[in-house]
Amino acid sequence: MLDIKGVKKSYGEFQLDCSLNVEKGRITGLVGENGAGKSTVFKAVLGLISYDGGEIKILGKKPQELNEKEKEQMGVVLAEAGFSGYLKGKDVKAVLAKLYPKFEEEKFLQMCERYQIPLDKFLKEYSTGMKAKLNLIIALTHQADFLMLDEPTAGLDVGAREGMLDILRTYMEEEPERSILISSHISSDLEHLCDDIYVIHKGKIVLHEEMDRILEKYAMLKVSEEQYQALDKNYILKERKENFGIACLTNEKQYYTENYPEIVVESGSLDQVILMLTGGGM
Ligand SMILES: Nc1ncnc2c1ncn2[C@@H]1O[C@H](COP(=O)(O)OP(=O)(O)OP(=O)(O)O)[C@@H](O)[C@H]1O
Repeated sequence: MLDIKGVKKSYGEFQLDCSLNVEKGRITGLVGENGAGKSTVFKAVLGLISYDGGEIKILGKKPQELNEKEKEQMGVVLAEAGFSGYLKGKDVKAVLAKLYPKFEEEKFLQMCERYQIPLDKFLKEYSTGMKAKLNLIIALTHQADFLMLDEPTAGLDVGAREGMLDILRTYMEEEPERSILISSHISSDLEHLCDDIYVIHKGKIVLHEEMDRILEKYAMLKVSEEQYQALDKNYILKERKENFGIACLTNEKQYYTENYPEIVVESGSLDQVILMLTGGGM
């Protein structure tokens, strides 16, 4: 669906170098701290910024070679984009109907009602949550089969975030061929949604893994200095000094539970994995 190979972009000190793949039928998450480079990746894919090297292919073509019909297959939510605040919800509907030949007016109205989007209010009077939901509804109501969502849950409270993740799960269940690329700096949003995870840190992809594999195979080993010396470090990805001794991140939990029954092994959450990979090590 989307293939990004070694795409490079420099902004002074910041240097992006990103390879990433979104497969059909899967939800791919891009997670990283503020300023890690998530929006830069989205902007490069959408042709909103130039890049210094590498290659991007959408549906096997360079973005500039996509025809109108192919572009319509994409639904986009960008962190900084949106309609003018002086439009009302119902004006947005009219614009979308003109913009997208496949605009699904009935579905748009149903979703606005279900998610309490006031069509008679000016967008500048919408809450952050309302704006975020409207942006997602827009992306979902023109029969797109590939969604690119940059921080769609930004500024939402926990309830609203859950609601939005539910909308995305339903979207995927409706058609097996659909795909989503979604970014967030909140790993718990992606942990329960994505099939594939990419972690970006200071412009570089520091981890690509299937979400199930992270939950099944990644773990934190909590060892004393002595245990650490005796430990087989072949499957240790990163170590960090702690009060109790040393915390070690592994991607082969079973190997250590079987071979070192005396060691404390804590199942890894995505948050822990990210913290270990992007925080200071030993
Ligand atoms: N137009 C620009 N000019 C200069 N620097 C920029 C520009 N756009 C982005 N940057 C820098 O590039 C880096 C990555 O920014 P980017 O917006 O991609 O991060 P992000 O991961 O999306 O962060 P956030 O979660 O805060 O949205 C940052 O250091 C940012 O300051």
